[in-house]
Amino acid sequence: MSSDKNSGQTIQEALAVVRQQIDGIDGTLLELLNRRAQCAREVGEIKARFGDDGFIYRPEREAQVLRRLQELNQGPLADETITRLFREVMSACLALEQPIGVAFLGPLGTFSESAAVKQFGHAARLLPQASIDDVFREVEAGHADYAVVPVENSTEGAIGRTLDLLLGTSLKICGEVVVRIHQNLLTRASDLGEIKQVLSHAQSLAQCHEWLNRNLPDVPRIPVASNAEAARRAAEDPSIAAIAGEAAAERYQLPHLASNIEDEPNNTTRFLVLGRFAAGVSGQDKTSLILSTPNRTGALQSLLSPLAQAGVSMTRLESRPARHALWEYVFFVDIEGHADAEPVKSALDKLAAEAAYLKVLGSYPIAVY
Ligand SMILES: O=C(O)C(=O)C[C@]1(C(=O)O)C=C[C@@H](O)C=C1
Repeated sequence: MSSDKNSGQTIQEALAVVRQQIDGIDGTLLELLNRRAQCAREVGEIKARFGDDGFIYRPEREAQVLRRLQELNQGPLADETITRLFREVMSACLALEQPIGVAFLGPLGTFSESAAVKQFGHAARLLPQASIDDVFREVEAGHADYAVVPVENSTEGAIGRTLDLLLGTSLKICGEVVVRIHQNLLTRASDLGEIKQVLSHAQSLAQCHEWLNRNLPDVPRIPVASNAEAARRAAEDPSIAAIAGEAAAERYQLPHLASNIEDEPNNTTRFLVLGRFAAGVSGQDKTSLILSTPNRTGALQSLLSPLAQAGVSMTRLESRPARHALWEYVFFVDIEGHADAEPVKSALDKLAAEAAYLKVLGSYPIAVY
């Protein structure tokens, strides 16, 4: 057996020294995690004593915990890794207070599932739904605690159905999740030449159009209901390749024949978290509004002037036809800051006095990556 020239140790002896340290650290981590869980349980008991359901899941507190840890982090673990690990810790702690049910656009294995898990961790109960309408309905009816719905994609733009449903819902936006969309060619075929069909959701086929033109130019592309459905069929038939994300690869145990095949490398989808309760102030927040103005030139610009005067930055403006009147529009506006804190609070009072219609969809912590 080989040994180290300087110390004379074998590899087994050298590993045993460090592994003993790891065992010691794991013991301490275990004790600390359980102490933390005990604190979360006490927090749950305090919330129950005050009898307000709205205090169980606190997105603003979770964002503060994650931001603080990112500031403290000295590495070698990346900030993003710390965020992922501590989200799971908080997810497990929250489950001790009360299990949370999260509705999202199914089936399992889609990017919506990834978004739900990214925000709520693996301790949440996942409730996949058949449509975005059903996702809203489940939470409105009290069958699920929170909804996760896609609202915009960096290459495809706004998700119209979500915007339309926001107009009529009583739910509040209490969080946002941003997911990097990486597409993969998933198949049991061992070579591109064996593939006879490529299946995926139409939007994912479009997102990989150039890659497919270069690598599988003559193979038919078949749109199906979801990427997860494509993966399910690819798992059954090695002549089929699915274009789908990591969640589908894991769910259907499918090998990657090619990874990250999306044409646009910065492809991201933003999801909203909706619930029956508002989120508190986290210190780095956003507020989403719906506005409508009388139909005349310059009306929108003058309506938005209270925001500009108060120094509130607008991060997004999206127009959408108002469905009750031809050629009239409503505007979806995102601004920086929380509706309960200045300067947004006063700016919203002015806006409410001038707008034909104003709905505050909610204030929530800016996504922590
Ligand atoms: O601080 C709270 O209110 C808690 O319930 C604790 C805790 C945590 O684990 O840190 C858990 C769940 C909440 O969503 C926020 C934070």
